Amino acid sequence: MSEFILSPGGARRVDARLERAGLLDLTMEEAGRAVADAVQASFPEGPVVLLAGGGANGGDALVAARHLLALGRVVRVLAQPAKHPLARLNRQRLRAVGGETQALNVAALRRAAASAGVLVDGLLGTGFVPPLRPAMAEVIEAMNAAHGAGLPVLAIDLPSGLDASSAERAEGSVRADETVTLMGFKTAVLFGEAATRAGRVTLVPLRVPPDWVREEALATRTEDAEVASRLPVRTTGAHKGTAGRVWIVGGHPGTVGAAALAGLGALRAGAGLVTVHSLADVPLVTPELMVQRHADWDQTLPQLRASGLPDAVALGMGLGPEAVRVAREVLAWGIPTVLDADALHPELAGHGHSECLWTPHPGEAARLLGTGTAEVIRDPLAAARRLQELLGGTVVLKGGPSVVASANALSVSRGGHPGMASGGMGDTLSGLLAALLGQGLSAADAGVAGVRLHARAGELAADTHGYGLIATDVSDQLGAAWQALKASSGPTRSRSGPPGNV
Ligand SMILES: NC(=O)C1=CN([C@@H]2O[C@H](COP(=O)(O)OP(=O)(O)OC[C@H]3O[C@@H](n4cnc5c(N)ncnc54)[C@H](OP(=O)(O)O)[C@@H]3O)[C@@H](O)[C@H]2O)[C@@H](O)CC1
Ligand SMILES: Nc1ncnc2c1ncn2[C@@H]1O[C@H](COP(=O)(O)OP(=O)(O)O)[C@@H](O)[C@H]1O
Repeated sequence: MSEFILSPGGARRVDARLERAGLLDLTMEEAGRAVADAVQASFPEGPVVLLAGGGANGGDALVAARHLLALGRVVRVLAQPAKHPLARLNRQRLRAVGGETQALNVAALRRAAASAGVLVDGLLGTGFVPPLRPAMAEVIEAMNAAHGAGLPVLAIDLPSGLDASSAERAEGSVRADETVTLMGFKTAVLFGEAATRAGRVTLVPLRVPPDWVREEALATRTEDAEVASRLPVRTTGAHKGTAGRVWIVGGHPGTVGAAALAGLGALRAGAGLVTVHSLADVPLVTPELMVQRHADWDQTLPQLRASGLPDAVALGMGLGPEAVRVAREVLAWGIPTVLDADALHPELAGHGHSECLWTPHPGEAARLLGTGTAEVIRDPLAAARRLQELLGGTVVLKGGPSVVASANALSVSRGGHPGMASGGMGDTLSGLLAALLGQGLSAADAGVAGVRLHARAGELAADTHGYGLIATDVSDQLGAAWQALKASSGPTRSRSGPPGNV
């Protein structure tokens, strides 16, 4: 089953449907119980101080308080006046089992925090409309001071003060060690600086009709078992000619390593025959890689075409100033093509085809869209969708996590590791994507499967190398990552946080 990413508006519409069906109360009960279980599992010691806002996020906290009492925990609830009917109802229910609520203010919070084992943030969820009002900002400042002094914080749905739909860090938002996000991930807990406020993120999907959530989802996160089902399968009679012939077109004096890394990535992702075509002297990183140095592209490209085209090509990695001209020509060949680095240029919009895979990082995405990098980073889902509309085919907007946009689907990758923030990682990805195209995958499937394969290999390599990870370590782990994905069955973990990614 896939996991979903919801916008605040989408979450509200699912809420409204649940309410019409008379189910919202049961859903809040499930959410609050899951929060209580998470508190019990992660922070089993000391009194639990729950901060409840007036909306449904506060309602979740009040339900959690009741369950924590039932688990035998000492519970203190500091609450704002309940506005949401289910917040009022759950306040009564808490009282009915002996739970007390106190008015929320900074002084009460400081007193409660002094003897607490954990703070639970149920102040603001998807209903938060920035900017923070001053009274709430003071409460959050006091929470963050307690957190800074060593008190752990668990946030319900998302840390209060984050705009659910933005990856931008909101100064003045809650700093959490753990976030229990409900029904679907929110952009803020997955991406960018905002996600650093969320700590380890656990998704509680909630038992609601999956179609209701799917219909509202901005994007999906594919399970490893589904990714594995998209990977190519060979017959015993496979030979190098059937396992995909891949060309890497790249390298320029000073950036020749990029093409070599892509070649290695393609080999390690199973391509049968890989040739690097370059105007520069590309280092022979492994003898299995074929390297052809050419004098100029004008004569070479027609000759290459006449010699018989490969199954797939990756171009642009370190290719230099001639990249756009070369890319135009190669795109006219009409074969599955990965376009990376120097080949990611707005002039190429309209020259692609359905089996193109474009792989910009946020800086390249901004150049393609004619916007700023900050805008891309703020909303990677929207940026990936716009890029796909501009370029066609499939777009991989790289990052931790990456977003894959094709004509009919938007998906967010899982996993990866911050150690992957090192030069050459994207070149490895380009080669591996070309290898998957060369083995017959569509650009859309290669995007989803390749990005996960790359991330999984990064996780495995990080076990040994941590932040010292380099691109060749990732190539070396592609085989093991492939095996691990193939071996995966059933749902994968949704827990996340340092040192790896969600
Ligand atoms: N289907 C689902 O996804 C499910 C969702 N569920 C839960 O519902 C949550 C959404 O609940 P929601 O819609 O009631 O809004 P919520 O986040 O509590 O915020 C409203 C409160 O915030 C306040 N407030 C707003 N802006 C403010 C500001 N700038 N500065 C200060 N205050 C501000 C606003 O104050 P008011 O404007 O009313 O004075 C009001 O009190 C969601 O995150 C999840 O936890 C679960 O129960 C299970 C099913
Ligand atoms: N923090 C991170 N978590 C997960 N993956 C990451 C992280 N940082 C970088 N990556 C991955 O590493 C690759 C970097 O690509 P890119 O910036 O194009 O590198 P280069 O141009 O040096 O080859 C992308 O696939 C990206 O998803």
